[in-house]
Parts: sequence; C-alpha cells; structure tokens
Amino acid sequence: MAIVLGPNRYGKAETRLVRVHRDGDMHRLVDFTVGVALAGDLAATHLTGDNSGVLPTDTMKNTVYALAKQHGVDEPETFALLLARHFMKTQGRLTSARVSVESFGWDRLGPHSFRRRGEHTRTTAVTVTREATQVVSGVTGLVLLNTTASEFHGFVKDRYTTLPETTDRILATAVDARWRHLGDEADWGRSFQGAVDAMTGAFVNTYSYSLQQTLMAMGTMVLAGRPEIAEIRLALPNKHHYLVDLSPFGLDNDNEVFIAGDRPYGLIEGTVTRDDVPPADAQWYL
Ligand SMILES: O=c1[nH]c(=O)c2[nH]c(=O)[nH]c2[nH]1
Repeated sequence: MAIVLGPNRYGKAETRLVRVHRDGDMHRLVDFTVGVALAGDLAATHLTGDNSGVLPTDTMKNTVYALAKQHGVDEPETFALLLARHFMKTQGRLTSARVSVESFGWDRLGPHSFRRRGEHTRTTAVTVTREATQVVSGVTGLVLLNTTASEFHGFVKDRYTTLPETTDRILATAVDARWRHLGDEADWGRSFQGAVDAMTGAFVNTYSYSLQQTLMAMGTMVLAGRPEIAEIRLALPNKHHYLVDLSPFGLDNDNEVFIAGDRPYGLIEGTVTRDDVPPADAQWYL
C-alpha cells in the first residue's frame, strides 16, 4: 500500500476587482470577484516542498489587477478567457487554468453614480404606548457608489496615521437608515419611496469631502422634502475601495483599478433632526 497525491489544484480565490473606465465624465463600472485555479505538474511542492514550479497565488492576484488595467474589463467571459489563456501561455507546466468570475450588477444613477442591482429591504417598527404611537420606517441594503466627486484630506495625523490624503476616490456605502414619523397616518408607500429617493439624490449630487458630510446631506434632503418625518438616523459603512499599486508592473493607475475591501470598514453614524419636534419614544434610542 502506498499513499499517493491525488488530483490537486491551487490558486487565488475571491479577488475583489472594481474597474472604473473613465470615458470623459461618463464612467463605466465593472465589479467582479475573480477566482483562479491552476493545475499541472505540482507534485514537487506537495511531496518535497520544492516550489520551483509554483507561481505564487499572490502573483495571480496581481495579474488580475494588471490585466484589468491593460485590457479593460467588459464581459466576465472575455476577462476570464484572457486570464486563463495568459496563465497557460506563460506557465508551461500547467495542464489547466480555471478562472471563475462573479459579476455584480450596478444600475446607473448618473455619469459617475451607481446603485447596486437588487432589492433593498424596507423596514418598520411601530410602538404603541398608553399615551402615544410612534411609527418608524427604514431601509437597509441600499448600496450606492460614486466613482469620483469624493475627496478626503485635512484630517488629524498622529504617529499611527498612514492614510494618504486624496482629492479623488470612490465613495460607496450601504445605506442603513430609519426615520420616525410625526404622526400615525401617512401615505406610507409614497413616504418611503420619497425618503429613499431623497437619500439617493443627496448621495449622487453631493460633492463629498467626507462620508460624514454626505450623511448630513442625505438626512437634510429627507427632512426638507418629507414634512411627515421628524428625525432620521443613518448608519453608513464606508465601503473602502483601495487603489491598486500597479507601479511594480510599470503601469499607472489613475483611479481605474481598485480592490473592493470587505472589512474592516469605517462606520459613520448620525442623527439628523428637526429642532421643533416632540421627543421620541424611548424605543427610538434602542
Ligand atoms: O469619509 C471618510 N470619513 C472618515 O472619517 C474617514 N476615515 C478614513 O480613514 N477614511 C474616511 N473617510
């Protein structure tokens, strides 16, 4: 009896690629999760630790970003074929290169503004006490992104600060908001849609120097347009998009190729309120 190595493959899973194509002021956005799995004569590394035939998975990740920059990205099949053929051409010992792509859809809101495709969730919580009724409505999972018109600089710097200042970055968030109504009668459907449209419009139209400023603009737009709403609480995750350093490959990156970060993320929270409304029920604060 012998114990032998069976079928195997290796690669980089879940490389998060966001590619912005800047055609003048009209930007196009591609959002992929890319998987690479290579197979071939890889017995040596498994059996003896000899890595002389192993292309690092880190290199595969870099290749995803470099080819995205050089060739642009359109259809997932086209990009997957480009990558797989690249690895087969450059790595002679491979017998197969498998590239998988998940493509996330974004609907256009403006020249550089997008909303992630798919439904957001409408929420409500009502509280009835002996004295009063409070209706709270909300939305979660409304994902918005601007490919430009966002800066972040002038912030505090201490000995642990490494974040570079930027005058052009992606700003993206998944809106988690709830708002309390002044009364217990309204056209709830219209009110909800109006609030969502106001937040979306404010996100799209605010030239942002911080997500905090955008939060204030979103809350203000809701209260200005919806007299039935007393107060709104927003929790906005800052869905970071990191510019990929392509300089080791002799490529520039003028805000075109990004890593979509997962965690950790900034979380910007705030309440925007009218100063003349009755106080909320205690449940509002929980
Ligand atoms: O809009 C931002 N607000 C912050 O407070 C912050 N902090 C950070 O690292 N990036 C950002 N962006």
